[in-house]
Amino acid sequence: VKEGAEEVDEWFDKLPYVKQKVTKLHFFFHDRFAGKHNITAVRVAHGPDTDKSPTSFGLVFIMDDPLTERMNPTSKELGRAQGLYAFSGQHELSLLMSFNLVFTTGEFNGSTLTVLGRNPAVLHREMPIVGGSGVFRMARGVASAKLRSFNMTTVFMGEVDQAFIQSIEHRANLDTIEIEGIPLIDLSLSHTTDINLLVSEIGNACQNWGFFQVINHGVPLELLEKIKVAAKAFFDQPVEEKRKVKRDEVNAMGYHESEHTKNVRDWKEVFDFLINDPSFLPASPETEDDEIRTLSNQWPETPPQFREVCQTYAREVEKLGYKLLELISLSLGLPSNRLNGYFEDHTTMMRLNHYPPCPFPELALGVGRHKDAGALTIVAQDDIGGLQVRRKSDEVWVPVKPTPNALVINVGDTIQVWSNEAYESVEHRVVVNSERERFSIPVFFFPSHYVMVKPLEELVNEGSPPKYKPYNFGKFFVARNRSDYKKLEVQNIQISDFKII
Ligand SMILES: O=C(O)CCC(=O)C(=O)O
Ligand SMILES: [Fe+2]
Repeated sequence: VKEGAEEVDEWFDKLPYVKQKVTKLHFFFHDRFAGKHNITAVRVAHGPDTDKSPTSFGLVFIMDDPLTERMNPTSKELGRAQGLYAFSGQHELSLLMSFNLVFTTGEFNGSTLTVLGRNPAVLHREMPIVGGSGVFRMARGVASAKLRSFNMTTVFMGEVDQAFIQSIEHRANLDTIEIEGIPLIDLSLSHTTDINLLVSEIGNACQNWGFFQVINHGVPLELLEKIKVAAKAFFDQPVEEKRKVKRDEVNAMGYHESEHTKNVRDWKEVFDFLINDPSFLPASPETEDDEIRTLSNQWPETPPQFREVCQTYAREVEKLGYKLLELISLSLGLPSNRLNGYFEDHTTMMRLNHYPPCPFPELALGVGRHKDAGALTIVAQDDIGGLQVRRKSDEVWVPVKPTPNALVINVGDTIQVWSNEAYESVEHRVVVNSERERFSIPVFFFPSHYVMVKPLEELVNEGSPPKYKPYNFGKFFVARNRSDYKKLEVQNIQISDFKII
């Protein structure tokens, strides 16, 4: 067709004498809206409550998506789909699509078709073609779209799939709630004469919450800053670099990007290492198998200071761990060093967690609900927030408010058993958001693998009999970890399996 104002007039003059023509076009449309590279659609606007809406109501994307000849995204490009889509359903997933198909090759080069319609994001969608330009002047028609593959290849998370989707009852409520949070305890009190005051604060926090935050904890604040910088620098590297220290079922230490909690994949990537390198664990959970496996760390070559900062930080947190174990022992009415012996060959592990922004924070979790299997966990977190604790009194999910310079402490399963349930290991999880990445650094205090965990003798008597059968820590731990790597069909082992009813 000839372009230009007069040419268009001429074209109109001839219009009564030409026949309508049917053209069928077929191509593949690639919309990449998540990931770090090759993004073709960007989030440009959202409403005040979009993140809380299960249908992302109010969200707007602008796209410039390639149209290709074949399904393979690297096959010949025929044109682009340029325009926007807006999440316009309050009660169901429904997109308003408004875009131009801009053809860039062959006989249609330079011509466009305009699509304006509703996309209910089901398998088959039908949208009106409301006009066109060039060879498609006065076009009318129907765009039939069919979903062929939903593989958002996000460079940092691998493939996004159903594995991330939580069942409805476990999805996050992203409303910001102002409720009484976990206690904040000032550990500088341990230097005063009245240590009993501190001991009772710790005891109350363990009993009522299973979670608390501490300030003046003795871990140097500049080290806390350094470890956060090191974590970011490590995760900021290309995935190929991180995979050089990838963990596997034989060596469980190193980088990992597809951990599962309760058989749903977590929206996170992690780096794990042992404070005692090497450490020892049973080779298998089978009771008759007494083979012991050596676990050792894998350190990346970059970032340069990474290893040193990690190890220095871990040693400082280890000191705090012993201090807390002593305060907890005292709070149970036991000698301060009562628990220390269980940690002679401890298998304590430190983890760097990175939670990238998640395009569907209402469906996925950074870490699914779980209880920590060890004795004690000490977590450093940044200022983003996301950790939530299931409050014992009413089972409401309570956010752990990021507090400057504080560390988050929680009691794990092992202390629940030692204390014969005076202190319970509380369920917690991490919610993600679509805007900002989050980092957290837990240190999990695990006893020596050969420790038989059971209620402490001093805490049981005729009136309060032991609530758990003894179990071997290493065997329990190895059995629990099996589900980290893959989706199991059954619920994994829990301390409740050792409960005496
Ligand atoms: O990221 C956090 O704040 C806590 C993570 C956690 O609970 C865990 O890794 O066990
Ligand atoms: Fe945890």
